[in-house]
Amino acid sequence: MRAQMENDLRLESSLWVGNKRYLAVLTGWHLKWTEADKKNRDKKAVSVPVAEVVGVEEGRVEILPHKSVEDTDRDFTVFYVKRSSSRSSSGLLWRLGRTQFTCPSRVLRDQWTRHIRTALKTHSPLRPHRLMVFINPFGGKKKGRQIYHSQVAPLFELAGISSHVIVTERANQARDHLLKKDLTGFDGVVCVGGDGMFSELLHGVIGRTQQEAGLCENDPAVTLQQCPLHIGIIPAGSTDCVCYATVGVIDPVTSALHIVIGDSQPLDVCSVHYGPGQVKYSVSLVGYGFYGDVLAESEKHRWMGPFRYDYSGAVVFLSNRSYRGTVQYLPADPLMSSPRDKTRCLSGCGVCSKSTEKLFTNSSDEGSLYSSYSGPFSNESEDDWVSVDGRFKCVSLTCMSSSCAKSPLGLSPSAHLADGTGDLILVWDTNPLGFLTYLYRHTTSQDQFDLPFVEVHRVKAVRFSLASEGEEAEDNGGLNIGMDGEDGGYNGSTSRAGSKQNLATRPEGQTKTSKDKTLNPFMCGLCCRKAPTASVWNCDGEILPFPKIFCKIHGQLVRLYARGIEDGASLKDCAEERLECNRTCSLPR
Ligand SMILES: Nc1ncnc2c1ncn2[C@@H]1O[C@H](COP(=O)(O)OP(=O)(O)OP(=O)(O)O)[C@@H](O)[C@H]1O
Repeated sequence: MRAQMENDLRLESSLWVGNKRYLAVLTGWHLKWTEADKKNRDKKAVSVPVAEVVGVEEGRVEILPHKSVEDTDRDFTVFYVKRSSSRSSSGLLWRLGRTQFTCPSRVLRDQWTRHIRTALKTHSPLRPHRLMVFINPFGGKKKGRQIYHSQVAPLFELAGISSHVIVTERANQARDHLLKKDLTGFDGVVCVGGDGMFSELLHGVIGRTQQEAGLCENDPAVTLQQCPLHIGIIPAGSTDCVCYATVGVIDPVTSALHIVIGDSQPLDVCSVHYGPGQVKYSVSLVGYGFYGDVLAESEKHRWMGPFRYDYSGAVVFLSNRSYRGTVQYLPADPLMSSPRDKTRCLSGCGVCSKSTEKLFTNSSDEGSLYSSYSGPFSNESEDDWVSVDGRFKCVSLTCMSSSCAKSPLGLSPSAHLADGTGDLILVWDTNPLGFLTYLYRHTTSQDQFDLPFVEVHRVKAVRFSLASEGEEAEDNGGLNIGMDGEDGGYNGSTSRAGSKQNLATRPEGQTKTSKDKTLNPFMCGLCCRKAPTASVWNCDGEILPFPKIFCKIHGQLVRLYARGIEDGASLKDCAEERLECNRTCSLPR
């Protein structure tokens, strides 16, 4: 069948590019052109996978920065994805490559354009035809509208995508629209904004899918239905963490090209159940303690713009708070991967594809991604849970590396986008210098988990509850002003208690009982107020004021128009435009 299609689409002829003659071949999967001059044949060869051809136009056409068309009889212009490295980030920038071909006759020109269009339809079936685009005019530097109209819309038009654009007038408009309005005929939804806008789309798309499937998303025992609508992100926010962690660069043109060619990246989502039967979804951070406090503090200083996060970070750091609570988690299969295995989830990641295989081949098996965990109220035995009691600077759960421009490797550098697990990071109470070291390591390539007061676990679910009032009071009574300690300030009297697994593996001397509690009053006196006993949860930038939560990871619940971070090391071949550059050009789809 594949060979038949190849034959049907195959086209080969001599074409001119500028004043040079080329031998051009379309094989269904690739469009290649090689300089006809024998001497240069190997040097001057370009191979573009059909999956990465953006469009073809009759005549001499230019799209970006401005559209211009010269309607000539024997010319056609091919637009395709071209890569270049980015100095500021880990991924590759995608640009619109463009080559103008001249044919010996109009008939041959029409044959070429027809064949290329047919190849696109046949070999790139996931390309969107109709998109709903939500622009937040107030996100980031307030340039959402300009970014969309000048950099994105021309690419959508070139690719024949019709888009229904909504410029939002209030928060949650995009989410409500997705939950209530008719979405028939749309292949995907796109946000032009930051992580907050992405979160609106995430909630809208997941909620709508569950509504239509008749499922109650507030019930933690329910296995949620995967969402058919793809989500695209055009970064125009302040941090754009989800875009950075899934594409590797913050660049509207790169993201638009991923959308145009219909890239598809599955993404795990964490449902956070809190309060009386409520649910929120997170992909990048569910954080208690430091990250919750920073968010709560930053909300008071919105007028500062993006700088509010740096300011609030400093204020919260100086207040040196920690919170007592109980964390329970359900460990993921340690044979699949580990948060400390120093791997990176790159495009075509083996761990994620193994999980996909598992998901689709034996979803009814006991050990499979979904069935192995179905909630706290069903098959899962309480014995499978690990329980940890103690005083924490922060408790964080993430479904991805959560890398961003400020932290290029992210909160958990080896986390995977689509393996059905999350990484739980516990930072125990420690002295300020120790905690500063932990925070600082996020901005470098040093291992932030290689600190005695930090532990990380790959998990499928997490529960958290506050310490009882009695325990908290006991804490406050046992105030201990120790600042010195091992490893750059780790205070050996930090409290840890109760983890059946962790206690087993922790070296002697670090295991503490609930009597060894510490409160570090460093700078607490700044405000001379009693330290609060509870923090709030930061759920992808939204405050959840309920300390008691239950989180469950849903493997591959949504799909993004992305393909994961491409390895910059493979760029060289492509930049040289050699025929053998298939490795980069034809990444698995
Ligand atoms: N028209 C609007 N007016 C006010 N708020 C809006 C509007 N449209 C969207 N919002 C809300 O603004 C919040 C922030 O938007 P967005 O995420 O786009 O930018 P950001 O906060 O600057 O970026 P980041 O989230 O990456 O830090 C979102 O939570 C969204 O709900």
